[in-house]
Amino acid sequence: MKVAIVGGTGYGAVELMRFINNHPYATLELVIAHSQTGKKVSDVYPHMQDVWEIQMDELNVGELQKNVDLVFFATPPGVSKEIAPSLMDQGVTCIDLSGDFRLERPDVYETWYETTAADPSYLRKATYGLSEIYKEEIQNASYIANPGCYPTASLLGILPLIQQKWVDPATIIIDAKSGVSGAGRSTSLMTHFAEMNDNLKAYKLGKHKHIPEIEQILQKESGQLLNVTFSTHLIPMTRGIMATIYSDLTVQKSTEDIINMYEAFYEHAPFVRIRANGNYPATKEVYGSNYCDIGILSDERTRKVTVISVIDNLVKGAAGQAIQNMNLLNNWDEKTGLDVLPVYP
Ligand SMILES: NC(=O)C1=CN([C@@H]2O[C@H](COP(=O)(O)OP(=O)(O)OC[C@H]3O[C@@H](n4cnc5c(N)ncnc54)[C@H](OP(=O)(O)O)[C@@H]3O)[C@@H](O)[C@H]2O)C=CC1
Ligand SMILES: CC(=O)N[C@@H](CCC(=O)OP(=O)(O)O)C(=O)O
Repeated sequence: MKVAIVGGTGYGAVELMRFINNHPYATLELVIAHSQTGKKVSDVYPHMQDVWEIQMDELNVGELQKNVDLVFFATPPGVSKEIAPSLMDQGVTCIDLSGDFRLERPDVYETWYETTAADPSYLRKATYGLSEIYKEEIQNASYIANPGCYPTASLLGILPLIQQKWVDPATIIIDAKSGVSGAGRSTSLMTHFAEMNDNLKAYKLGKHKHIPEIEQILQKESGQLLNVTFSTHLIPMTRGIMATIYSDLTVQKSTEDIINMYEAFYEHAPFVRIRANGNYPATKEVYGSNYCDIGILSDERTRKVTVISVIDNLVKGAAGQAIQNMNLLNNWDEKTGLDVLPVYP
C-alpha cells in the first residue's frame, strides 16, 4: 500500500515513519512539508539518515490522488478540513491525526476550536478511530479521525466501567499529565527548557479541546448527557501521558472484581495491558510503544474507583494508533509494524 504523510516535519510524522519503516505492507511514497519543502527527511531528522532520504514536496492534491492509496494528516487543526474533502470525493482513504473530524457537531467544533468546522456532509463521513472500542466501524471506514492523546488514555481507562454501568458517569474527574512532545516540535514560551525544567504546570483548564471529544464518547457510551471535569498538566519529560481518573461506584465491587472485568473487556486487545492488584503503571513502562497500561483501585472506604491509564502520547496517542487503524482498515493483524517493546529505562 502506497502512503503519504502531510505535515512531514512534525513529531507525529516522524513517528509514523518509524513504524512505516517496520511495516511489511506499507511504503512511504510522498512526504508533504509546509515551510521546509525541498529538504530531505534526513535533513530535518538526522537520525533518519540512510533510512528516509525521501525529498519532501509541497502539497498538490492531484499528485496525492494519483500516487497514493492512503494519506496520513499529521498537521495542526484547521488544515485537513480544507484539504481532505477533495480527497474524500476521489475515494482516497485518510487517517487524520488532527482534531478536525473528531467532533460530530460543527457547532461544538466551532466553540472549542474557535474556527469554522468542516462541511457537515464530510464530517459525517468520518469514523472516530479509538481502535479497541470501534474496531468494526474502523474496518469499514474511509476517513478515520484518530483520537487525541488525552482522550485515548482517558477513554480506554474508563469505558469498561461505563459500559458495565459500575460508575456514575456524571461524577468522572480526569486529572491528566503530559510530556512536552505533546505540544509538537515548534518552540514556545510554554515549553522551552527554562520554563519547563524542574516545573509542573496546569494549563487550558476548562478550555481544552479534548473536553468535548471525551464528552462526546462518554455520552455515546453511557447514553447520558454529561459534562466531565478534565484537567491537563505539563510535566518535564519528553513523552508520556498519565490520566488518573476518579469516579463514584454505583455498585460494590472490589479491585479484583474490576480488574477481572477489564481483563475480559480487553481480552482481544493486544495493546491494552491490565495490571495486577496493587500494581500501577508508570509512563516509562510504555515509552516508545503502542501499549496502554491500566492500573485500578476500588477504594471501599470512599466508594470511589481510581484508574491510572498511561500511554506514549506520540505512539498510542498519535502515530501508533494511526498505524493500528491502517491495519484494521486493511484486515491486517493489528500489531503489524507495531510489535516493538517499550524502551526502558
Ligand atoms: N504531539 C502529540 O503528542 C500529538 C499530536 N496530535 C496531533 O497531530 C497533529 C500533528 O502533531 P505534531 O506532529 O505533534 O505537530 P508538529 O507541530 O510537530 O508538526 C506539525 C506539522 O504540520 C506542518 N504544518 C503546519 N502548518 C501547516 C499548514 N498550514 N499546512 C500544511 N502543513 C502544516 C508543520 O510544518 P512547518 O513546521 O513547516 O509549519 C509540521 O510538519 C496535530 O494536529 C496534533 O494536535 C495528536 C495526538 C498526539
Ligand atoms: C502537551 C500538549 O500541549 N499537548 C497537546 C495535546 C496534543 C493533541 O493531542 O492535540 P490534538 O487534539 O490537537 O490532536 C495539548 O494539550 O493541546
